[in-house]
Amino acid sequence: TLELQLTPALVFLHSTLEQLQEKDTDHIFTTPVDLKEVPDYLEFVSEPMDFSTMRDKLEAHKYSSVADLESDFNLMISNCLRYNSNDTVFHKAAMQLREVGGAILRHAQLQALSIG
Ligand SMILES: CCOC(=O)c1ccc2c(c1)NC(=O)[C@@H](C)N2
Repeated sequence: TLELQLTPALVFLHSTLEQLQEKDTDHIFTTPVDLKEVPDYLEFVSEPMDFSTMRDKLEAHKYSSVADLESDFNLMISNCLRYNSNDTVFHKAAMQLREVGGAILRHAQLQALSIG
């Protein structure tokens, strides 16, 4: 099997990603937006992002810091705020997740500094 090389840094980033995904209680960010269901999505969003893609990137060692994780998280949120109008469940969920996720990321950043 492909053993995921779990260094302490990867374990820490994985735990941070899990904490973020836990807050997506409606599971609207679990997988990529289905382009068959949302055919005009790429007219508004140039780089789609979702939690399953972030998980794959983490396991491919594409993230080396909390900041790397944070930029894909922010991309995912801003895509949602751009595509969905303000009065939608998606837009409101993204605003909420941005706030809660931001606190999780700030705490993770502080922890990363202190453990070196
Ligand atoms: C089965 C239909 O699913 C959707 O239309 C849909 C499903 C999930 C979505 C989404 C649309 N739009 C979004 O912006 C992101 C956040 N999530």
